[in-house]
Amino acid sequence: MIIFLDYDGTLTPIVKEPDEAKIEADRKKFLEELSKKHRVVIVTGRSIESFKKVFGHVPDTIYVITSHGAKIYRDEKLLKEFLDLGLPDLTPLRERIKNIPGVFIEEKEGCFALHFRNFKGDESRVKGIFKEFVDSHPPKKVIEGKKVLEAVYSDVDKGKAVENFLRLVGWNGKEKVVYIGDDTTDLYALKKVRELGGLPVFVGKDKPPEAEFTLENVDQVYVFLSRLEKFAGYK
Ligand SMILES: O=P(O)(O)OC[C@H]1O[C@H](O[C@H]2O[C@H](CO)[C@@H](O)[C@H](O)[C@H]2O)[C@H](O)[C@@H](O)[C@@H]1O
Repeated sequence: MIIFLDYDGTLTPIVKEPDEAKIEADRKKFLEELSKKHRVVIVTGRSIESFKKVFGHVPDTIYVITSHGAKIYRDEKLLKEFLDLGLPDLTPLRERIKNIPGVFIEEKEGCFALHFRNFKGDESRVKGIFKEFVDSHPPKKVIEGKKVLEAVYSDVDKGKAVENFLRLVGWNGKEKVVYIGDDTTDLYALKKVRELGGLPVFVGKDKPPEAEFTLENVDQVYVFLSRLEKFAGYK
C-alpha cells in the first residue's frame, strides 16, 4: 500500500507558529514502523528545511515531498525536482508587512507563504497586500490555507505530486493508494487519488466532494492508520 500523508493539521495539530508544530516521538516511531510495511510518503507545503525543523531526522524508509510537490526526497536525499520558476524578489512585499505584527513571509522552494494566524485586525488588509503583490508578480497558483496565503510559482500541486511520485516508483495500478489531508492544498491530491481508485480521506468536520470520508482530528488519523488494513480491507 502507498500511504500519502499531509503534515500540518494531519500528523500534527495546527499551532500558532510553524516551527512549533513538532511531531511527538512516539508518533514518529509509529510512522517509521508503518513505513517498513508500506510506502509512507509525507506530502507537505513546507520546504525540506522547515519540515526537518519540526520532524527531525527523516528515517530512510519515509519519503518526503516538499513545497506542494516541488521536490521528492528519500533518506534525506533529493530524488527528483519539479521546479520551473524561481521566486520573484519579495523585497516589496517584505517592506509592506514589516510593521504589521503577526504577519510574516515563509520562503520555500518555488513558492512562498504569507502567514497571518497571529495578526489581530482586519484580515482583508493582509489579503489586499498579498493580492497587490501577486497581481504584479503572477504565480501559477494561489492557495488560501489555514491562516496563510500561498503563491506557487512552479507548475506543482499535491495532485501532481501524487502522480509524479507514482510514476517515479513505477506504480502498477494495483497497489492500494491512500491519501490523508486536512487543507485546501490537499484537495488536489484527494481528487487525484479518488480518480485513481484509491482512498481519499479528509481531516475535518465537513466532507469535501473530493474525499471518501472524514476523520475528526489528528488523534483520529493515528487511530485510523493503526487499523488501516482492517478498515479498508487493504493488504
Ligand atoms: O501541507 P502541509 O504540511 O499541511 O503544510 C501546510 C502549511 O503548513 C504550515 O502552516 C500551517 O501550520 C502552522 C503550524 O501549525 C500554522 O501556524 C499556520 O497558520 C498554518 O497555515 C507551514 O508553515 C506552511 O508552509 C505550509 O504550507
